[in-house]
Amino acid sequence: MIISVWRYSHLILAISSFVFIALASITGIILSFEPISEQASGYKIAHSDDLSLGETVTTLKADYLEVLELKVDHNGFVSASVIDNEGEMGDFYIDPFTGEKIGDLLEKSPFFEFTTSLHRSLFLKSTGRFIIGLTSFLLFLIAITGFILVLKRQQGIKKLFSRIIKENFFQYYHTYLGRLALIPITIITITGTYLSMEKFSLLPEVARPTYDIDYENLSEEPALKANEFPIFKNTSLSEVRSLQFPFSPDVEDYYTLQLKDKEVLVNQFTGEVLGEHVYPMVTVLSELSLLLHTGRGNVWWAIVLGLSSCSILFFIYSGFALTFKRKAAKIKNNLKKDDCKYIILIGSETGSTIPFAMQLHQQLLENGESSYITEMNRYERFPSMEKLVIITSTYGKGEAPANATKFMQKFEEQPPEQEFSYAVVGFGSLAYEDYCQYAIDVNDMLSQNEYASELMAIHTINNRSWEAYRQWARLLGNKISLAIELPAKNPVELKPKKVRSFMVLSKTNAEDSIDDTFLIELERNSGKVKSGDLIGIYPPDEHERLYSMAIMEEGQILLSVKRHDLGVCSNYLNQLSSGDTLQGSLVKNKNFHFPSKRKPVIMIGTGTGIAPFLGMLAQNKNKVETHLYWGARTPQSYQLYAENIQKCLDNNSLTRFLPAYSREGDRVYVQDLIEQDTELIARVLKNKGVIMICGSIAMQREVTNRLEQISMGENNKPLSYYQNKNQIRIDCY
Ligand SMILES: Cc1cc2nc3c(=O)[nH]c(=O)nc-3n(C[C@H](O)[C@H](O)[C@H](O)COP(=O)(O)O)c2cc1C
Repeated sequence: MIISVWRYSHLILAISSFVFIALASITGIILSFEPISEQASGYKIAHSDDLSLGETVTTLKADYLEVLELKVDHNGFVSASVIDNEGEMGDFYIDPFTGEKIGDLLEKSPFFEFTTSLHRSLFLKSTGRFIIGLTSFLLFLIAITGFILVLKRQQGIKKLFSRIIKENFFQYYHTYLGRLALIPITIITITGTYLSMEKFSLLPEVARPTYDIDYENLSEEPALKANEFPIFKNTSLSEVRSLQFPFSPDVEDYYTLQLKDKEVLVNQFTGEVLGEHVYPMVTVLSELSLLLHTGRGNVWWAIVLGLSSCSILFFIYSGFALTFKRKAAKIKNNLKKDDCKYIILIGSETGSTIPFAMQLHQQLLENGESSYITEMNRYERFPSMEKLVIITSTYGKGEAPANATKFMQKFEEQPPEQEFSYAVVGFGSLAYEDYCQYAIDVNDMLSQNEYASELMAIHTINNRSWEAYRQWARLLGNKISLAIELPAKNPVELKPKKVRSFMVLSKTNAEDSIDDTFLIELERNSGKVKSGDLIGIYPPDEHERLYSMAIMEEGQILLSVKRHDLGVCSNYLNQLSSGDTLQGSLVKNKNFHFPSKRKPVIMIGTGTGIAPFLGMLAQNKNKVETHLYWGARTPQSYQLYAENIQKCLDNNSLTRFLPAYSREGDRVYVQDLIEQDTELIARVLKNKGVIMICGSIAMQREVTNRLEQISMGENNKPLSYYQNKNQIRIDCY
C-alpha cells in the first residue's frame, strides 16, 4: 500500500479511535437537540437582555415577601428563589419585567441524561471519562492531519477554497466536508479535551476568592433603592449569572453578584461595591468550553455542532471506503526480479494507477515474457532488464507521487549497467497546471542515460482513461511484437451497470460513406440522459464498447460509429436494421454536458467525435453563440452530417461551422483553425465561455497544446485555470 506520512498518521489515528469517535458523534448528534428543545420551551422574554438588574431586583422586592436569589441561565431564562406573601417558598422562571412566575424550572429529560452520561463517560466513570477525553484529543489530531492533507491536495493555503477536483464521490465529499467542518470539529475537540482535563484536575487550581471588607466602617447611609445602585443600574441582565440577596437586613450582609467575568459584593443599603474578584482565565475558559462544546443557549451553534457530528460519521465511512479501495490495489510477482527481461515500475500516490500497470504485467506474462513489477522507490539494478516501463502519476505541483520520491536519486546512484530500452506513461489530470510533469521529468532523465534507448515516446493519460491506456498498450504490443490486447471493459471500474434494450429507429450504412462511418438512431427508453452522456453497447457474448451520445430533437439517441475491419462492436452495429434491438447501458458523463449558462461555446471535434455536438446543437434552444471546429479527411466525410449541420446553421443554434480537411487542398487540421481564431478563443475563455473537445487522444493533445499557448499568450493564465473552472470539457478516447 502506498501512503504518505500525513495520510498514514491520519489513517492510524482514525483506525485507533473510530469506534469511540462514532459513539461520541452519535450521542453528540442527539445532544445537539437538547439546547434546541430548551430554547423551544419559550421562557425567554423578549428584550430582557437589555433590562437593567436594578429594575428586576426592585420589582422582585416589591412582589415577594423575601427574595433569596436571582439567576439568569445560558438560555437567557431568568429564575428566582423567593418566599411569597403567603410564606410559601418557590423556585421558578419569572418575567423579569413584572416579576411574575411564568413556569416551573426545566428538569433534564431522562433520555438526555442517559445520552449525556454515555457521551461523557460511556457509563464507565473515570475510565470512561479518560477514554472520551483521549478520543477527543485524537480526533483533534485527525482533524489537523486531515487539514494538512487538504492543503496538500489543494496545493497550498491560497487555493484552499478553490474548486476541488473530483476524482470519485468519497474523495470529493471527504475533502469538501473536511474543509467545511474543520473549524467546528477543531472547536469541539479542543473544548472536549479541555473539559476532560478539568475533570481530571489537570488544569491550574483556582483559589477561592478572598475579600478584605472593612466591617467596622460599613455604612447604611445614604440608603438608596436597588434600582438606584450604580452597579445594578449599569448592569444589564445579559451580563448576570446570579445575584444572591443578603441573608439578613444587617449591614454586614451584602449582595453577591456573579457576572460573566467577575464576582462583586455590594452593600445592601448604599449600593457601594465592597469587593471585586475577576475570574481567572481557567474559569473563563471552562465556561466558554462548556458553551462551545454543548451549544447551550445558542440554537444556531447547536445546529452546527449536530451537523459537524453527522459529518464525522460520514468521514469515518468515506475514509474507510477510500482506504479499502486503496488496499485492493496490490502488486504481485511470480518471478524473481533478477530473472526478468521486462521491469515495470509504478509511481502512485493512492494506488489507483496500480491496476493499470498490473494489467500490462499480466499480458506480458500471458505472452510468455518474464516481467517483474514494483514501486519506483524500490528501484535497484535489475541484471536481466532489457525493457523498462515506467507508469507513474504526478502529485503536488508536478511532483513525484509518494512511492516514487526516491526513484531519481536511486537511479542516479545505481544506473543500469547494460543496454535497455524504455517507455514512460504519465497518469495525470489536465485540471492541474503541471500535467504529467513527473512522468516528463522521469522520461528526460532516462533519455540522458548512456545505455538507454527510447522504446516509445512518452504517453500521457488524462483522468485514468482506460481507452487511452488500452491504445498505448496496443502500440507497445506492436513495438515489441507481442499481442497485447487489454480487455475492452475497464477492469478497474467495478460498478455494475443496468443493461436495457434499445430499438434501432434508423441507420445509414458504413459502406456508403467514404470513411466507413455510419449513423444509427436508437429509441430512448430513459428520460435521464443528455447529449455527451455515454452508451455502453454489448454485442452478443462480448464486452461493452462505449459511444458518446447525441440526444436529438425528438428525444432519440444518435450515434456516429466508425467501422473497423476487426472491430467487433462497429461491425455488429453496422449489420443492424430498423426495428432490431440491442443491449446497452447508459453512463452519465456529467463533465461533458452543454453548459446551462448562456455563455459562448466552442466545440472542437474530429471524425465521429462530432456526434454529441449534434445533439447539443439540436437542444440549443436559447441560440447560445456556438462555434464548431470539426476535423475530417475530405469534404465527402461531411456528407453524413451535412443535413444536421445545415439545419443548425439555418435556425441559428450553430453560429459558425469550421471544417478542417486533412487530406484535401491545404491539409488543414482543427488545431490550425484554432490558431487562426486566437482572439475568439481568448475572449470565450475570458468571458466564462466553455470549450468542449471530443475525438481522438492525439487530436486532444494537439488542441490542448494550442489552447495552452493561447491561454498563456492572450490571457496570461494557464489552461488549467479554466479547466478548474469547468470551462474546458474533454471527452477523448
Ligand atoms: C493533490 C493532487 C495533486 C495532483 N497534481 C497533479 C499534477 O500536478 N499534475 C497532473 O498531471 N496530475 C495531478 N494530479 C492527478 C493525479 O496524477 C491523477 O489523479 C492520477 O490518476 C492519480 O494516480 P494515483 O492515485 O495512482 O497516484 C493530482 C491529483 C491530486 C489529488
